Amino acid sequence: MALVPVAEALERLLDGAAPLAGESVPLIEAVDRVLAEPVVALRTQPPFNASAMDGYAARAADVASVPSKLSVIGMAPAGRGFDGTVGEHQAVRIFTGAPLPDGADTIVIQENVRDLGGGNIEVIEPTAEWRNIRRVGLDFSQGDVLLEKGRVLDPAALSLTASANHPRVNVVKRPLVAIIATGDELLPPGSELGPDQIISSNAYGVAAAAQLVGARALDLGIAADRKEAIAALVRKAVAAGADVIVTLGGASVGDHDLIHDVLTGEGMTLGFWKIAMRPGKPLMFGRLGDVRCIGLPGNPVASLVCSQLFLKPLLARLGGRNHRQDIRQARLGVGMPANDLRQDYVRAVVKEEDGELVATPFGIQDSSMLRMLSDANGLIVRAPFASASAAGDSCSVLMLR
Ligand SMILES: Nc1nc2c(c(=O)[nH]1)N[C@H]1C(S)=C(S)[C@@H](COP(=O)(O)OP(=O)(O)OC[C@H]3O[C@@H](n4cnc5c(N)ncnc54)[C@H](O)[C@@H]3O)O[C@H]1N2
Ligand code: MOO
Repeated sequence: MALVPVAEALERLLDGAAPLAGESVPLIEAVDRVLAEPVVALRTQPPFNASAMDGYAARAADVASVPSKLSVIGMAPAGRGFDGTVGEHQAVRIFTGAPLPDGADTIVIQENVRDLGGGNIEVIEPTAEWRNIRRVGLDFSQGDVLLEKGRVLDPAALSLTASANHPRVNVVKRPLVAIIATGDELLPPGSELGPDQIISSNAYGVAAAAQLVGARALDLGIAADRKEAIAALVRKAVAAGADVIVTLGGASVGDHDLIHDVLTGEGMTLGFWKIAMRPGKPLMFGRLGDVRCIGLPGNPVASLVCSQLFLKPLLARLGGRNHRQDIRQARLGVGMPANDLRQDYVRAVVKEEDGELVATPFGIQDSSMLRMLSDANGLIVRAPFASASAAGDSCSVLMLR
C-alpha cells in the first residue's frame, strides 16, 4: 500500500469534521469555551443617562460661567435615582453610576465645587453640557449582537455576556477523546517494573495535547496484546460517548500489532493506514459510526508528533476552534542530508541569532527519545525527496514552544 502524503492524510482526517452540538453552561464555568451561537444583548447598557463621576448634577446653562452658586435639593446614589427635577440654579448631589436627574444635563465633579454650607455650593470651574455623563446605550443596546458564534470566551467576553443579562451561555461541547494504550510490556508510572517491562508514557502527552485544544481526555488504561482486551476497551470508549478514540501502539506490521484487526472487527471503516512521514509512518485513521479512530504509532515521539499534526487539528475542529500550526522560516545551523520519500519532522533547537531564527537538529533522531523531544523547541520540516542542504540554507520549522 502506498504511503499517504501528510497533507492528504490531514485532509482526509478532517473531512466532514464539524463543531459538535452546543450545551448550556453557567458563565462561571465558561472560560475558554467556544460560543455555539451569538450572544445578543437582552438589555441596554447603561439603561439610563448615568453619572460617570462623583459630584453634582446641574443645568449646563447655570455652570457655563463661574463662580456660580447653586442650592442642593437632593441626593442620587447609584441604585437610587433622584425623583424630582433640577431647576434653575439648583443641583443634586450625585455619585458615579447614578441616573441623571430630570432637568440636569451636566455633572460638575466635586473637586470643582466649594461647599458654602446651608445646602449651597459654589461651582468654580465652568462645565459644558453632557460632561461626565454616560449616555443611555453608550456600551450596547438591547438586541445588539455582542459576540459572534465561534468566539472563544475570554474575561472581557464573559463580563460582557453577564452584563447583557445572560446567566448561562451556549457553547460547543468539548470533544471527548478516549485513549487506549496497548502492549504487554507496559505498566503505569509508579509501578515496580519487571525486567522486560517499561512505563506507559504516551497517554499523558497525548491527553495533554488534547486538553491544550479544549478537549476532554479519558484515559482507559493499558490493554494487553490480545484482541479481546483491546476490543473491550474500544467498546468502553464507545459506551463513554467518545468522539475520538486514540489507540497507542500496535499500529505497525508486527505479529502483536492488532489494532487494525480489532478496530475493523468492531466495525471501523478504514480511512488510511501508513503515511509518508517520519516519525509516524504507521498512523491509522478510520470511522466507527460517528466516532473517529486514530491509531497512533507506539514510539513515544511518533505518538506526540502525530498528536501535534493530526489529533490537535481534529479535536480543535470538533470543538469549534481554529488551529494553526506555528510554522516559521529559519536558517539551518548545520547541513542536512537529502531526504527519502517520508516527510521528516526533525527534532531541533531553534534560537534567535542576529534577528534570524537558526534551527539546529539533534544528531540522533530516534523516535523513542522523549528527553530529546522535550529539549527540542521545534521540528524542522523536510519535504519528501528534499535535496541535501548546507548550513545557512533556509528551512521551515514547526515551533513546539
Ligand atoms: N517491520 C517494520 N517494523 C516497524 C515498522 C515498519 O514499518 N516495519 N514501523 C516502525 C515504526 S516507524 C514505528 S513508529 C513503530 C510503531 O509501531 P507500533 O505502533 O506497532 O508500536 P508498538 O510496536 O506497539 O511499540 C513501538 C515502541 O513503542 C513503545 N510503546 C508502545 N506504546 C507505548 C506507550 N503507551 N508508552 C510508552 N511506550 C510505548 C513500545 O514498547 C515499543 O518500544 O514500529 C516500527 N516497526
Ligand atoms: O513513527 Mo516511527 O519511527 O516513524 O517512530
